[in-house]
Amino acid sequence: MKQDSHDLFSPASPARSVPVLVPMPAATPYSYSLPDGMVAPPGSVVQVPLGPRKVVGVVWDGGENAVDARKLRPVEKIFDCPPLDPSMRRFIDWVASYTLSPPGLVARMALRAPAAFDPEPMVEGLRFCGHEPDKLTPARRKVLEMAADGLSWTKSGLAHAAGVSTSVIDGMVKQGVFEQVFLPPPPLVAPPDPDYAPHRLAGRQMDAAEIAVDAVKARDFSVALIDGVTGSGKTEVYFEAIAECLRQGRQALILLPEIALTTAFLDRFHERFGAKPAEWHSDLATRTREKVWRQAATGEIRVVAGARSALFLPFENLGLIIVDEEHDPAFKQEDRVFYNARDMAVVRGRLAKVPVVLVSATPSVESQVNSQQGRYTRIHLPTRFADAAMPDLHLIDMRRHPPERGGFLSPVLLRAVGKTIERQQQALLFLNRRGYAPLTLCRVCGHRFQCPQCSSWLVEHRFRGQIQCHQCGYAEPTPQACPECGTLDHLVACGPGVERIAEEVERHFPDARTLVLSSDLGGVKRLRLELEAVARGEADIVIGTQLVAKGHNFPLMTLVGIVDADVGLANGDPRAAERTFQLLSQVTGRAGRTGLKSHGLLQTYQPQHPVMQAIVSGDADAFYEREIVEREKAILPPFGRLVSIIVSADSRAEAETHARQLRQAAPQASGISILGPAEAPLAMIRGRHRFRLLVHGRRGSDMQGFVRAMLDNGPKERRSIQVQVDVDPQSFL
Ligand SMILES: Nc1ncnc2c1ncn2[C@@H]1O[C@H](COP(=O)(O)OP(=O)(O)OP(=O)(O)O)[C@@H](O)[C@H]1O
Ligand SMILES: [Zn+2]
Repeated sequence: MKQDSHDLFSPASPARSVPVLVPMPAATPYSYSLPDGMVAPPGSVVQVPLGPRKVVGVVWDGGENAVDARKLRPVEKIFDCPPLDPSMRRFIDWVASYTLSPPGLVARMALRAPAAFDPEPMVEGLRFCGHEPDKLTPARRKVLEMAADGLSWTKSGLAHAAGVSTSVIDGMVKQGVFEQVFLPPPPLVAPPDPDYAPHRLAGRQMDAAEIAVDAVKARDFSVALIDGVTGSGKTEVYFEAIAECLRQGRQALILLPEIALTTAFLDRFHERFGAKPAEWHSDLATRTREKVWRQAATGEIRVVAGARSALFLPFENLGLIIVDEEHDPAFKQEDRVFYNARDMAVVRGRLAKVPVVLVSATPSVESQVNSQQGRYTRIHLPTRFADAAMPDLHLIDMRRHPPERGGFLSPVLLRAVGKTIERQQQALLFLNRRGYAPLTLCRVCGHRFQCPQCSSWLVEHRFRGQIQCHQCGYAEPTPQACPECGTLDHLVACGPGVERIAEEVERHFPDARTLVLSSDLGGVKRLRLELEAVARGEADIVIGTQLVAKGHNFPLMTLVGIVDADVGLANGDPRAAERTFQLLSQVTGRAGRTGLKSHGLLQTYQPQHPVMQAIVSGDADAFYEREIVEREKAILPPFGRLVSIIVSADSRAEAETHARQLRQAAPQASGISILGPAEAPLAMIRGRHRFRLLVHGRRGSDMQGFVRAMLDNGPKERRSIQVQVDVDPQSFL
């Protein structure tokens, strides 16, 4: 039978069956029978029984009537919502097969809006029925003037338009002036207008925008990489591509890391297009999420700005995907389905035949190579808008300019902070460590506080009076005495976190307004307000973790100090140099965006390190070149491929045995080898012991086939064993 046939209904035929993908870790769809008269083409969102529960699933392709329907439980209901289109279904299959995840779990990501499948209820409205009220007060007259055209209004909408209170309208309703009608619910956001307030693009920006706009005009799959320094106007350029997409009447998706914190981005979009985009992230209220899902599916929402999971929204008519800050590690999901939204965005674009635009001031090595090899079109913006200078960057050699005892800030950095605030400008001190101190130990016996369930130290959070595990969230009040030797008041904090830096700053600058920005010090609402306050200049010295690095515009910020530029270099991650380079470039890129002269100072014990040299010389190209050569030599991504397999269990022995047996089950394949099993660097998380296998292959190797065979031939996952497969891993812990 043809796959997309709508001709399933035929009363004479015997009972029919359909495959339904249910939101479960099952390898294939389950079969259900279709009650007489029910029509459920592939893509239909349905309710089916599953054990004792009712679940939402999607009718899948192929295999209609493949199973004797008489033995099957029936589909209970078809929801009145647009079906998932064929390209979305192929996308789900593709992601499942690439990430080696059950398709049902991928489908679940596309269906994560429980009540969105039924249409939104109609809202009550009023329509003038030609019947004038007895007494025509001035207020009533204003209402009649508005309503005389016979159109339908909501009560509050009419009151607002007529400039009267709703009680005036209530009175008129009682006299039978209006008849009751039902209206479709209003859209969540107004439609953006592509020509609302376009900016005049400058020189290079114009050429760049033309390439991006042409890609949209082609109405076909392509990938472009906008590679431009911080503040060069990359956002302005892709706004033009979005405008073109809107003119075509199609929908655009913008993926952003940390969208929840980027209100400034939403405002900027609003100024350009006269309306906000719909937001999509995990901090949305359930009702709002459901509306976004539904209105993306019906096409009412034209632009979604969202976190990585927005990639699984069922757009009605997608015309463009933007991935801003494409290098950002936050695009990688490391939970259940391990996927990189940047890479999967390219896949979705290919399947849906729409252009994809990747954007970054510090593109990933993967995307750099793809653009060098001509697979992606490179759109280059080498200078800041309006000739604003890039910050002047210098290293502080901490061996020559050490901080005073017990401190972490070099006198050189402190002097620069002092001068900055004297000029009434802002300084940002960046340290990617939450809390007060990353390690606490007993000065008498040397006891170190470790999480009882993880192999990680407990981090002191002085503000909350707790020591916390950053792996599992375990927390206890900061103890007074050492649990090992019992000595009182001899615990020492080792190393700095942002809270400790704030303490040091307050000691040196007691009159300055100091603000700590860290994700553990408040929810999204509070952080949004604080970021806005910083942008308005309401803080002199900001001490922040990486959440300040991303995309914010702080007009008065002219000094960025990196407290510990070496942090990220020491962790055995093949991307350590790249990551450090990206993060430090992003953070220092916060300085001087409005043309004020600005500085970046990086505290380091390794001033000769290639990453440090690349940053101060401003020669990003040389850095990438070198990094690409090294990757190629070591056959690391994108020149080789990696799959990480983590085997965890309640006991160390169980985990290790299972991992060894898995390795023995591996097929022979030329060009693919396995490292390990070895205890993972984080040997225990939440009481589970972890062993890691790393599968390494040359580019073009069938990694998925290899790993699938290994898992199929390997031991069953019994008892507490869990096997986690991470294709293209970002984390090596
Ligand atoms: N053509 C233009 N007309 C008016 N303002 C512009 C123009 N181009 C850029 N700007 C302004 O310059 C600033 C930097 O631009 P934008 O944020 O687009 O750069 P970006 O490259 O996306 O920066 P980042 O990588 O740091 O996020 C913004 O305040 C923006 O409004
Ligand atoms: Zn823990």
